Amino acid sequence: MTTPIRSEPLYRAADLRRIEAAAAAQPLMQRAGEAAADLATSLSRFEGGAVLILAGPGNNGGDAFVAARHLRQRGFAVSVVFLGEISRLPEDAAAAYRDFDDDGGSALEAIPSGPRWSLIVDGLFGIGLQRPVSGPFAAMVTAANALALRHHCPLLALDCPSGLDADTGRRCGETIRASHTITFIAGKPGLFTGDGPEYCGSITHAALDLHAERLAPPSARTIGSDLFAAWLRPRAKNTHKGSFGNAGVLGGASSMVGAVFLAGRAALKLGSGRVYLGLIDARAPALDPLQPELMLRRPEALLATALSALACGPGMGGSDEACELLLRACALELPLLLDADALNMLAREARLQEAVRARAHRGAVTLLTPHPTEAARLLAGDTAQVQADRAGAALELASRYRALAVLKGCGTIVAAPDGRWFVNTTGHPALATAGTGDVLSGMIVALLAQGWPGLEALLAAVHLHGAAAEERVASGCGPVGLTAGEIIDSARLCLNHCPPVSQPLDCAWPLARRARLLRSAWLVRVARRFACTPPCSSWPRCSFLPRSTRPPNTSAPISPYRCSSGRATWCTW
Ligand SMILES: NC(=O)C1=CN([C@@H]2O[C@H](COP(=O)(O)OP(=O)(O)OC[C@H]3O[C@@H](n4cnc5c(N)ncnc54)[C@H](OP(=O)(O)O)[C@@H]3O)[C@@H](O)[C@H]2O)[C@@H](O)CC1
Ligand SMILES: Nc1ncnc2c1ncn2[C@@H]1O[C@H](COP(=O)(O)OP(=O)(O)O)[C@@H](O)[C@H]1O
Ligand SMILES: [K+]
Repeated sequence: MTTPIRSEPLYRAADLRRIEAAAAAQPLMQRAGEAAADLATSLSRFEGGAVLILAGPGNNGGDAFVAARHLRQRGFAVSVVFLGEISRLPEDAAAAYRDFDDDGGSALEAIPSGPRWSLIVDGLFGIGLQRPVSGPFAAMVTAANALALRHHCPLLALDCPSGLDADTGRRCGETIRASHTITFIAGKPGLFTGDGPEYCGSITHAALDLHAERLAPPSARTIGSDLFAAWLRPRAKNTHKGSFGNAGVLGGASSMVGAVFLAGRAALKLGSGRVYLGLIDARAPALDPLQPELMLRRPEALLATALSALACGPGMGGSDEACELLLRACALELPLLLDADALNMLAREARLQEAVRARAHRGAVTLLTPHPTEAARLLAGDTAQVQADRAGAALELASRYRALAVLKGCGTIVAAPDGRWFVNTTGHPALATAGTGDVLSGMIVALLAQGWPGLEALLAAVHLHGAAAEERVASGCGPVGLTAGEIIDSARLCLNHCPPVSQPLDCAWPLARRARLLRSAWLVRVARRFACTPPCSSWPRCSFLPRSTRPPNTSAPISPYRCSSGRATWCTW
């Protein structure tokens, strides 16, 4: 089980341009090309093999020329195909071409047919892609994809696969299907959502000796467990079931009762003290025989129960009765999650929309968890529009309904009404099966019931839900035929194995590393004190734990440390 621990900054192209301007004096293209050549060297199947490099008309092409020069110098048989006019290359790329040319390299106009490629490098377009890839560029992309398949060789994309919109993850015409992507300076959202994960392959980050966050605030972040680890508190000893909240799930119209059971079971196994289900179907069973801990009630009785958080929507149907129940649920002051049919009713009923917005005025937390088609209904658009800009759609939902919003699917987006947004990097297409969304709802409401704030509950549940699917697939259960119910136990496992306190902030690393070199335990403690978010009040008494206490779900070198307050920090250094 390897889940991303650290949240990473993501930058849209416009925000990256700010970094570019701030670091204009630094030889970034040289660094990018060299980093690409290093990765290319390790990927090439044969030392000194034939490498095909496609260079485009902008600075992505410049990176390609730098990489080509390095690879030639390392003895590879490099063929560079350049589409465009050398005289129109931007300044840095023109200089990169001249260096390549001076070094004896030459640019071709077409892909040579002879060699058996050991690696193909895509340097056609990066973050400057302006319009759909077409014409000769599209032909080049198609040829590169076909050659990589025919020659069974890796296809390395520079910065992002050409044809992929790095901001949104939307394909824009013919697109390079990379086996590997080396992305420069910082991650881009489009690599992790929509079509991005399919077209990027394995992603490597080359920071080019820059600390992006010191130069410009990120557009978004990936979800890492550090974003919610402060809420992963060890259970205090003197507690009881009442300490962990009462979660409610409302739904289960005729023939859709299973959705509520799935959500309820997930809520139970993610730690809710008690779980109550309100089933709309009058003939619904009075007991879940596989999970007798669940308490089944009529919907009216559920709404009269002292709940800590409520999820509405799984299998709820769209009847008048369901709509009235939803209105009553909106009047409750507890954290309210709307999913599935509750979202469809919200999309069509103005009264519900008013009721949801009124919740924000009262300070009551509302969470919406649509899949793209539900999001399209809520935004009165179509699914393709939502998928074309997933982050934009999630942010629009959050702002329009003044609620926390999750846009599900490959690279789930979590958006807050204040404009913050996050991209999930866990998950698996094995999740594309009925009921997995119900399980996610159950996980979220469980964390809400235990007192987690709305945003952290969403981030954790989305992250753990994806990690659970990965764990199931890794253990041989799927991808084909994984069922929603099978995710629940793995989600519980992932939650219980999550490191409990934030990872250190980047700014603390240099100090911590220096302190370790100086073998100064005191300085190490000071460094870690500032690495701890939020800082721990008892830091002077903090002491180290032996290395054997390394948490089981980490692969990086770990230096575990626990402070006397019981919180633990896991430092990878
Ligand atoms: N940010 C940094 O600090 C660093 C950036 N670096 C690198 O620079 C890359 C960004 O470079 P960039 O801005 O020059 O854009 P890029 O992706 O090469 O494309 C623009 C060119 O393509 C053209 N064009 C666009 N779409 C087209 C289409 N569909 N079909 C045909 N043509 C099309 C467009 O032409 P125009 O639209 O002007 O007609 C223009 O000529 C970045 O991804 C990274 O690799 C690194 O060196 C490290 C430091
Ligand atoms: N290809 C995929 N990659 C990653 N996650 C996926 C993929 N397909 C579906 N999921 C996840 O599975 C869940 C499906 O939810 P939903 O569509 O509401 O299902 P249901 O309504 O049947 O319960 C979401 O959490 C979604 O993010
Ligand atoms: K590229």
